[in-house]
Amino acid sequence: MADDLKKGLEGVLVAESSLSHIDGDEGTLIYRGYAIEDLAREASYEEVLYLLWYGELPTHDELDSFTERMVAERAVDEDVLATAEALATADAEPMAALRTVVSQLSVTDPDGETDPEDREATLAKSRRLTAKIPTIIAAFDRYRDDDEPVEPREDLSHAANFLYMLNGEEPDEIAEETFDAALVLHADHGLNASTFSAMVTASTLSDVHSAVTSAIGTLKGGLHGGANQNVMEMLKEVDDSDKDPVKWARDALDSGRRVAGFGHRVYEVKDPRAYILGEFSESLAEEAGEMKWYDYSVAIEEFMSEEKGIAPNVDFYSATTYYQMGIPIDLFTPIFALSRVGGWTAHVTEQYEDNRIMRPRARYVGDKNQEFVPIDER
Ligand SMILES: CC(=O)SCCNC(=O)CCNC(=O)[C@H](O)C(C)(C)COP(=O)(O)OP(=O)(O)OC[C@H]1O[C@@H](n2cnc3c(N)ncnc32)[C@H](O)[C@@H]1OP(=O)(O)O
Ligand SMILES: O=C([O-])CC(=O)C(=O)O
Repeated sequence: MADDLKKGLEGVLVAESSLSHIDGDEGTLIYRGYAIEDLAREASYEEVLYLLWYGELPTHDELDSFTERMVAERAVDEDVLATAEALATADAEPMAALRTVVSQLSVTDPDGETDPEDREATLAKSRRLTAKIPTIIAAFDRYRDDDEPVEPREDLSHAANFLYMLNGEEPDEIAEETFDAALVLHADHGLNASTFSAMVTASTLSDVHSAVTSAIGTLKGGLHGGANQNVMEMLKEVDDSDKDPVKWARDALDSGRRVAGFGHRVYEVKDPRAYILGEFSESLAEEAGEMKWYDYSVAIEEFMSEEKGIAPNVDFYSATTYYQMGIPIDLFTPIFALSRVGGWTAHVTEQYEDNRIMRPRARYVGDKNQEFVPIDER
């Protein structure tokens, strides 16, 4: 067995997938062959879910019946809402709350424990989870503001319904379109850490809810999905300092800090999603007549590119996009999960179809041949 160490599993191939492909040198991303730019501009999040789960873009009729089934799953039970309320009252961190409530959903899933080889049951669970996660996030946020949750509506898109449940009012067209495109952009991304985590869990033939719970826990970290929250907190820190953004970023690097929203394991160039989210961030800034956050971001991007040759990833401009839409900063990562659950469950479905347990090795560098000393003699 080869003994070369691949720290962070860099470059290690562990599966075949038809879901998404990243060309890290060219800076391109496709879902099942379709360019992310086309999908973000032309397709709804619901169409992208269908594409990921069923392999093809839906026709009108297919999309209608798929949407009908998704919409019917939006509501959550009273006991689920009670947990969300208890977690909000306990001031739980939103990703911890989401992870907990998603785990709880397994208890009331109408399919119960299913056979991983039952593709229909896997997809039904995926649909339910994806439909309910927006309801959970919005309810949690409202409870912590001492507001009652807003019930989901059946006549709104996935994107618009979430913003409606969060704010208690329908979003305008720009907000809906921007948010829908952001969901499309975040839906899948090869074997990123959280997707891999879901696949590891599924590879033991554990269930879909367990896989998604693992993935949420993995997405939460600052080196992965948690970076979008860190980006906005960093921009606020820049604003609160008396430094210009470039000086701030230079000092941050000099003190050994990483700049959130930059760098990527696969992309050698700017993440294609960051171009699109950057455009959203700029137009929202222009619409609001307040360019500050966008301007700080551009200044830091230019500095990081010249100084370190490191480009923005998806989290860099999603931060100011969501912030300018009035979304609370600590919901940025739950919103990433709200979209990525589509990709997680698509990869879990693939994993079940061609499964082998994931089990790498560590090179042992500890002691050997220690002589055991009974506790009383230590
Ligand atoms: C949705 C997502 O998950 S996108 C990523 C979100 N995460 C972030 O934005 C956090 C900041 N970025 C990072 O920490 C990293 O770039 C990661 C985690 C994304 C990728 O990590 P890795 O592929 O392991 O790259 P690694 O950590 O080895 O970095 C390579 C070099 O670039 C530097 N570097 C990478 N990212 C950054 C950054 N954001 N700020 C400053 N320097 C950085 C590292 O210091 C390292 O330099 P060195 O070789 O001189 O030590
Ligand atoms: O692919 C990765 O490692 C991280 C990422 O950009 C994503 O999950 O969207």
